[in-house]
Amino acid sequence: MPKVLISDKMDPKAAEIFRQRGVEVDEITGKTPAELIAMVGEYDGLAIRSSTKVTKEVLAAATNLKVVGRAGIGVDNVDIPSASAKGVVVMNTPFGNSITTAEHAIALMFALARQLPEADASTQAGKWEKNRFMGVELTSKTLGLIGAGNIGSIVADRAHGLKMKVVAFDPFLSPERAIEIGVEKVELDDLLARADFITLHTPLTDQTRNILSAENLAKTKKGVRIINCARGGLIDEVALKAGLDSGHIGGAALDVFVEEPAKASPLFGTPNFVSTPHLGASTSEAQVNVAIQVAEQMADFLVSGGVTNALNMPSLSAEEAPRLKPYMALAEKLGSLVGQLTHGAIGRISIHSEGAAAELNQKPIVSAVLAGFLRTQTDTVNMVNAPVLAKERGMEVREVRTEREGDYHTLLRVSVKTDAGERSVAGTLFGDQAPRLVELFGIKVEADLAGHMLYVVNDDAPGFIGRIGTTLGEAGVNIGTFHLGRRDAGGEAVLLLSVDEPVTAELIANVRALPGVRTVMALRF
Ligand SMILES: NC(=O)c1ccc[n+]([C@@H]2O[C@H](COP(=O)([O-])OP(=O)(O)OC[C@H]3O[C@@H](n4cnc5c(N)ncnc54)[C@H](O)[C@@H]3O)[C@@H](O)[C@H]2O)c1
Ligand SMILES: O=C(O)CC[C@@H](O)C(=O)O
Repeated sequence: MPKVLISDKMDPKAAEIFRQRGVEVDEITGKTPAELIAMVGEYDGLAIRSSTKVTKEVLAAATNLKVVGRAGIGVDNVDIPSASAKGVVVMNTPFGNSITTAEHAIALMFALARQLPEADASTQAGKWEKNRFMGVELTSKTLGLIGAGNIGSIVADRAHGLKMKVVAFDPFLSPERAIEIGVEKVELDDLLARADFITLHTPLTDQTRNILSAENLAKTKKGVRIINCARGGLIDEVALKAGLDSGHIGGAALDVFVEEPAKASPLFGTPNFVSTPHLGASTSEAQVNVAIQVAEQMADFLVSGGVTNALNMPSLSAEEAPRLKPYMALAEKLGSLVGQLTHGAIGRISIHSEGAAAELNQKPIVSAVLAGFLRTQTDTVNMVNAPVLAKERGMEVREVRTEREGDYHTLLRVSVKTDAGERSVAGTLFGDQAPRLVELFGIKVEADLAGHMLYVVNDDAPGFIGRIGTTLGEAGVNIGTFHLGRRDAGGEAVLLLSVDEPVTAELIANVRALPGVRTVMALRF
């Protein structure tokens, strides 16, 4: 039974779902990095929010780990390249807390417009300072969105309801989508010059870090109010403090900080500054959503191989998984066969799907071919890291589909291009389930690729089959299956034998010594 550790505070629904789906679960929160490293080795899955840092060191200690599930959106607390290199799938729940976070941004916008936190503190202190708190209306004001993805577009929708004009800076926003969500797509400088309120909704990347730098803050309209419910690091906090102190910035509300937890900040106590402790996603609705979603996604993956919302692997629904499973087995075997039979650097690997295979999601099939191929070079490869490793090894990966059926109702062909030219192998599924090799380097052959095998290329001549049978019999090796193919009568022939024991170097030498043998190799599937 797979075992999952929930290492951050999560709605109890998550544990409930894991148990219902046959996954054992421990909920142990608040551990130090060293404590997590000491315990993580026994788990197949790690369910987290933002407190647990899944570092390279944690991943190195996580010897059984197959999946990290983030109940939320941002995965900047997970070292994704290290997870990919280790073959660990990283998933998030991209929509479960979007509405809640958008609402928090709107709430902070109101808090700034009407100085609600200060007014509340003053009133409860018995001051009744009616003249001190003069606010501004939101109606007709311009809201500048930096980032118009899931959350940004919900904020835009809510702002329209407040009769605001919305302009957006997002280099990846298409003109059609801008029209659909009712925003004017603008350049950053234009937004800075026009916005009365600015709200940030981008991830923290090399391009967005300090997007509101001292220089950019200086370009904003005097009195601008700024909200950040996305990630600390998008705003230069020192420059923000200076802008608030000088009065150029009329107000700022931060839910996120460069250093979290933010227990001290030069911004604390600054007039017109409002803060919340990374509460954007903290509503009961959002926490139930993300807990259910992360547990379902992780259980799907651990129990039935379904992949949803993975950041380092193609998606594969739990419904698709059973249909794709035999194809992935075939793809992996063909990749492995080509890998075992090909020596030297591979310039290109092509995966061609024909007939029924062409109708399927190709990404998992391609990953399985690459994993099978690369496993002959490294044993740390799997479906997650195979595309990364192939790229690192300079392999060009091509994907071709032909929906028309050929000789077989479904076929996968794997071709590799080396300095010696292009060679291919092809396989089908018998009864839509059982993988079978049907072509090997242009020779028709029909073989099951399983267990220990012996591959022989020889001259097609009478008596050869008897001689090889005797050689194996004398070595005490039992033959399981025997598959033959030949290019033409008297020409090159191929023999694929499955044997019950590992093929020894001595047996290979004995077979190689037989007359007419051109190549002999042990294969393992
Ligand atoms: N405060 C919280 O508790 C909380 C909760 C949920 C999400 N978040 C954070 O909010 C952010 C946005 O989440 P989302 O679901 O909307 O993500 P999303 O991926 O749907 O949207 C991000 C948008 O940013 C845009 N973008 C990327 N690079 C940009 C750049 N250089 N300049 C301008 N725009 C750029 C993208 O094109 C995309 O449209 C994420 O960082 C997420 O982690 C915070
Ligand atoms: O889990 C949380 O409370 C924060 C989540 C938020 O930062 C996210 O990116 O989804």
